[in-house]
Formats: sequence, C-alpha cells, structure tokens
Amino acid sequence: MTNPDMASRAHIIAQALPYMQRYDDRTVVVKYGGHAMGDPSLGQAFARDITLLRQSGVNPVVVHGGGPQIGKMLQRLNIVSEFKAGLRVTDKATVEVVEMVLAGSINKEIVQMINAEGGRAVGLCGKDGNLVTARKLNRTVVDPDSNIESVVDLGFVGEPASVDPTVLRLVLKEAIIPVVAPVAHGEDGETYNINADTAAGAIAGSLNAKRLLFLTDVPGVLDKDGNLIKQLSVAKARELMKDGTISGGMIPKVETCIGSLDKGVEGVVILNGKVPHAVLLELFTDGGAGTLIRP
Ligand SMILES: Nc1ncnc2c1ncn2[C@@H]1O[C@H](COP(=O)(O)OP(=O)(O)O)[C@@H](O)[C@H]1O
Ligand SMILES: CC(=O)N[C@@H](CCC(=O)OP(=O)(O)O)C(=O)O
Repeated sequence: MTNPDMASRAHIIAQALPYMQRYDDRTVVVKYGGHAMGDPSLGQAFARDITLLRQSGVNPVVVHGGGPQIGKMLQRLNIVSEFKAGLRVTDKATVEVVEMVLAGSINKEIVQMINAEGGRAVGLCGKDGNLVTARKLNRTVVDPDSNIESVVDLGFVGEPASVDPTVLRLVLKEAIIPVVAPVAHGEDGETYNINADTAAGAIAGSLNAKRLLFLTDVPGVLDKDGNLIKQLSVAKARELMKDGTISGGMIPKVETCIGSLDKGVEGVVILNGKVPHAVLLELFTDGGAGTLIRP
C-alpha cells in the first residue's frame, strides 16, 4: 500500500507536468531584485528553481538588481546617494560603483549560486555582445500638489535604446543560463546605470518571453490598505501611480509591466521573492501568488 505522505508528494510532482509542457522551450525572464537577495538559504532555493527550470526544458534568463547592495557600498565610500521617482541619481563616481557592484560582485555571486546547484550560468551585462545600448533617460516627474511637470536630471541613468538578444539566444541554445546585470554602454561611449526592472522588461520584450517575473520583497502590488491586488489592469495601475498608492521602487516595476505587455510579453507577475521557491510555485503549481498585470 502507498504511504499517504508519499502519495501527496507524488501528486505535487505530477501536478507540474502540464505547466512544464506549457513552458517547454519558452523563455521566462526572472528579475531578481536586490531586496529579495541576501539570505543564503533563499538564494540557494532561487538558484535551484532556475536550474530546475532549465533542466525541464524552459529557457530561463535572470536579470538582477542590487539597489540595497549598491547603497551599502556607496555608504562605505562616503558617497551620498538619493532617489527620484524610484531611480538613483547617478553621477560619475556613483556609476563606477554601480558597475562594480552589479556587473562585478552580485553578478558573479548569482552565477556561482546557480552553478553550485548543477546549472551552467554565465554572467553578462548590457555591454556584452551589445546586448543593451543605452541612452540618457530624461525623466519627467509630476508634482502631486501643483500637478506641474518637470524634467529631472538623473546623471548617468539610462534607458534601453536598443536590445540585441543575439548573445542571449546563443547562450540559451547551449542550455546555458544567462545572468544579466543592468549596466550598459551609450552610443556616446558613457556607461549608464539602468534600473533593473526596466532592463528586464526590455530584454523580455526582445525575446518575446512567455513570462516576466519580478521577485521583490513584498507579496505584490498592495492597495491603500496594504492588501494584495491579485490582478491589476493597466488603467488601474496608472490610476494608482497617479494617486501615490504605487510609489518608489514599485513605479519602475509597474511601468515596465505595462511596457512589456505592449512589447508582446504574454504575462507579467510581481511576486514575493522572500518566499522560498517563489519561482517554482508561480510557474509549476496551481498556487501562483503575487500580482498579475493584465492589459
Ligand atoms: N503599492 C505598493 N505595493 C507594494 N510595494 C510598494 C507600493 N508602493 C511602493 N512600494 C515599495 O516598492 C518596494 C519594491 O521595490 P524596490 O525597493 O525597488 O525592490 P526591488 O529591489 O525588489 O526592485 C517595496 O518594498 C515597497 O516599499
Ligand atoms: C537607475 C537605478 O535606479 N538603478 C538601480 C540599479 C539596480 C536596481 O535596479 O536594483 P533593484 O532591482 O534591487 O532595485 C540602482 O542604482 O539602484
């Protein structure tokens, strides 16, 4: 007779089959936010999920952030940093630190974690193979009191002007997992700091990804009372950004979700990366959580 515990374990594994078939040979871009990183056992669970996706025939692409880690390094170096509309004002000294932390230590740490789980990961940034070419971002902000619009100068903050996914396709064809840091060259030869959410959206769009997942440190988009919004239309998302319910780091995430749907990404989800195995739960079980942004 089958032990009930064994039977329920088998049931959970078997439940994954239709999902594995749905995502077979499809691209899933996972944005791994700096706030979801840090805990070694969570990091290991994340690396295992990504490796398992690859093993089951999915093409995972990791695009990572590292905002809090950049902040710590800037503090150690006594460089003052501020954010405007969820983006770091980036002068010359800051962009050097951003590149060092993102494309250096964090990128290699994630590559190492995935490889330790038996995957084969390779670290890239926007500069590699001209993956992402940046242009300076001219950011408009609206003062909520006066409703007056103004352009803020964020320094070396860029937005993707073009994405050439050739290098990603080559890597994916060999069953290697690309791990991308959001730092890129501009046509002017400068290095630009791109918000990781924005970079993930542009990359997902260029690959016509089946799914784009944002792993962050909250369960998803929360309403004014702090309750999770399970499904959010583009129109409602715009309303919540306007009235300030969506603020700070959630702004580039939601804006990217909207842009990615326009670019042909099939589904975009913001979810809690602090839940162990959040990626597997979202993709391979009926228990998907977080906020699904829909047209
Ligand atoms: N309406 C909202 N719902 C959820 N989080 C929000 C909302 N508005 C602002 N936030 C903030 O956005 C943060 C997530 O963005 P961010 O700090 O950039 O994380 P990450 O490093 O994962 O990109 C949350 O921790 C929360 O403080
Ligand atoms: C322009 C800009 O704000 N760039 C971000 C890049 C890292 C990032 O986006 O990291 P998270 O995903 O962890 O927030 C920064 O300097 O913090």
